[in-house]
This record gives sequence, structure tokens and C-alpha cells, in this order.
Amino acid sequence: MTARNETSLSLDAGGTETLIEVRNASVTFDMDRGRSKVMDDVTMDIHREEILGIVGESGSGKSMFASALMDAVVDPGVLTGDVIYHPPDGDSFSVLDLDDEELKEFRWEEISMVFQGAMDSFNPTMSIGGHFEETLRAHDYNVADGMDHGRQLLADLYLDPDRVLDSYPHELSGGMQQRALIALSLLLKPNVLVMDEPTAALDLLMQRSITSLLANLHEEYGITMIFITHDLPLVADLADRLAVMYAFEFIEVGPCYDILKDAAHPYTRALLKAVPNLSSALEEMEPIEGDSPDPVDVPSGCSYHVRCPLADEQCRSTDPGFERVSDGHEAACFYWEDAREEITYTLSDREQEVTFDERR
Ligand SMILES: Nc1ncnc2c1ncn2[C@@H]1O[C@H](COP(=O)(O)OP(=O)(O)OP(=O)(O)O)[C@@H](O)[C@H]1O
Repeated sequence: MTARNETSLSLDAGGTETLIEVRNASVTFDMDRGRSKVMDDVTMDIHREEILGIVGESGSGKSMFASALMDAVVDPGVLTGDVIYHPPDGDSFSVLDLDDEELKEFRWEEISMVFQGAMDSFNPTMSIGGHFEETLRAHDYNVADGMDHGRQLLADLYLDPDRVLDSYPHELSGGMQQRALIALSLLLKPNVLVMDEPTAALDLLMQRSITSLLANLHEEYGITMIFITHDLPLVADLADRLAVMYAFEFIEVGPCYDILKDAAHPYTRALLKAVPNLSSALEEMEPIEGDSPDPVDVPSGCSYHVRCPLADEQCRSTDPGFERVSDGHEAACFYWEDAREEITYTLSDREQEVTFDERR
């Protein structure tokens, strides 16, 4: 892989090791109705061994960010900027400099991805065991050793390895398929697992059980996890940090605990207000008014200004940079202090459990 003239480890101000640096990354699609900018100058560090939750409304650019991490933006999308990977045991390199062969290696062995629909990821005519063996062979791994690790992963995910490996995808329930897919993604011992709405098609109980199994895997193998979802309470249970996306860029980033307890960006606060809360009456839930922007025509200044109750002339004309809220907590808003006073929300019982959990 292409080495860069950089130190192999970067430390941010807080002394946290950075595993992936995304620098000024943008993605554009040229369409008949104009240029669509679906990722807008995004800069973000992913820390080693953290669980990062990425949340935002549908269409805000979460999946595009995941694709950019692996240089997997689909044609004719154009990714610019840089994605620098700092492997735990080697020289740093730019993911965008990798050739096809290097990318294939990188995508399974360094960063692995789990998508929402397990059924679409498995070949229906091949047993689960066949998928595991094929993956090991394609990457020149020892099949016997690799299958031992695969069995262990399946057992870690509370699946019966023999039964699952002998089964065809349709013979397993949705929850079992999704767990088998997570085990397959971890087969080559990647450093990073990116999950894009991995539990969206499952019932609430299975979602919770998978997030708790992921927490165990994280503990056992020290994997860096990126969990993408529109379901804020779900990821709050799992994540160390939250990054909130709005209109193709991040607008607030910080420790999960801090953001849930007292979010700074008006959009995040509105999102927390809109979250279904089983313990409160339906009329207390407030959906966010207005629509999210069209990527061909993103509003000037702060892209949230058209929906924001605090917006003024400055917000309409000037794009706010990130402002420091507290250690590791930043928000892209001129008026985050006012937002904290003027936009109120109540945490659900579940979120209160998370925010009062002292580990976070
Ligand atoms: N192949 C494509 N061509 C053009 N635009 C695209 C393409 N794929 C995605 N987009 C646009 O990019 C934007 C971001 O999409 P993305 O899938 O990243 O959003 P998301 O936040 O992951 O949404 P969801 O939660 O619904 O999956 C959307 O406006 C979408 O329409």
C-alpha cells in the first residue's frame, strides 16, 4: 500500500489516537438538473477503538460518508479531499491512492462494512459456511484457521456455529442472518467495522440484543466501530461519541453523554425533541418542521437556517465553523448558547439511563 510521508500515529488535542482522518472530503454527482453535492467539505477524525455513532435524517449523507471512508462512492460520484488511514502497525497512507487490488485488501482486512439488508448481502444459493470459506480463499487466508475464528465469532454472537454454517441464508431468521453477516465481516480481523443501519429491518428486541452483542465484541476484540443510524436512542446505548449530520455535513460532534444531556446545535436539540419517547404522550413529540435540503440547492450560510427558530441575517449569509462547546464537543452554530436556553427537550427514560451511566 502507498505509504505517505506522515507519522504513523496522529494525536488530537486530547491525546486520543486517530485511526482515520477525513480531510475536506466532498462528493458530487453531475445530474441533468445540476451539480448535486451530497457530501460537503467534511473533516472528521475517527479515534482508535471508539464506537462512533453517526445520526441524522434520511438523505443527510450518512451512507455517503461511509462509502467515502473506503473510497467506495458509486459512479458517477466524484470524491475529492483526502482519507488518511493510520494502521496500528505500519505507515500511514491515503485510501484514495490505493489501486484496485490494494482497495480489495483494505476493504475486508482493515475496514469491513455491514449493510442493512443481510439478505441482499448473502448469495441465496450458497450456504453461510460457503460464504465464510470463499472469503478466506479470496484473501489467501488459511481456511482451517479462519473457520475456527469464524466459529468463535458466531458463538460470540450467540449463534450455534454448526447449525448456522450449514444453513442457507433463507433458513435463518432476520436477526440470525444479520448476526451471521456481522461475524462474516469480522472474519479477517479488520480494525474497523462500519455498520449502516444494521438493525433497521429487525424488531426492537432484536435491535437491542444486537447492540449489546456489538458492545461485547467491541470489548473483546477492541474493534473501532462506526454505527450509522437515524435512530438516536438506539445508538446512544452503544456509542462513545456521536456525530450528527445535517445537509451533507457534520454539525455537532462530541461525547455521547454530553450530547444527549445538553446538545448544543439547534438541529440536534430538535432531533432529540422529535425522538419517540415511550414514556411521554404523543402530543409531546415535536417533529422537525420543514424539509431537509435538496443537494442540488443547499441554502446559503448555515444550511439549517431555513428551519431554525434562532436564525438571523448572519446565519443566512455565513456558514458557521465549528465552535468549541467543551472538551471534544463542538457545534457548527453561532448561537449554540442561546439554543441551549431556548430549545428545550426532555430525555426519555432510556436516554436518562445512558446519560447517568458513569462509564460515558
Ligand atoms: N448514486 C447516487 N446518485 C446521485 N445522488 C445520490 C446517489 N446516492 C445517494 N445520493 C444522494 O446523496 C444524498 C445522501 O444520501 P445518503 O444515502 O448518504 O443519505 P443517508 O443519510 O444515508 O440516508 P438514509 O438514512 O435514507 O440511508 C441523498 O440526497 C441522496 O439522494
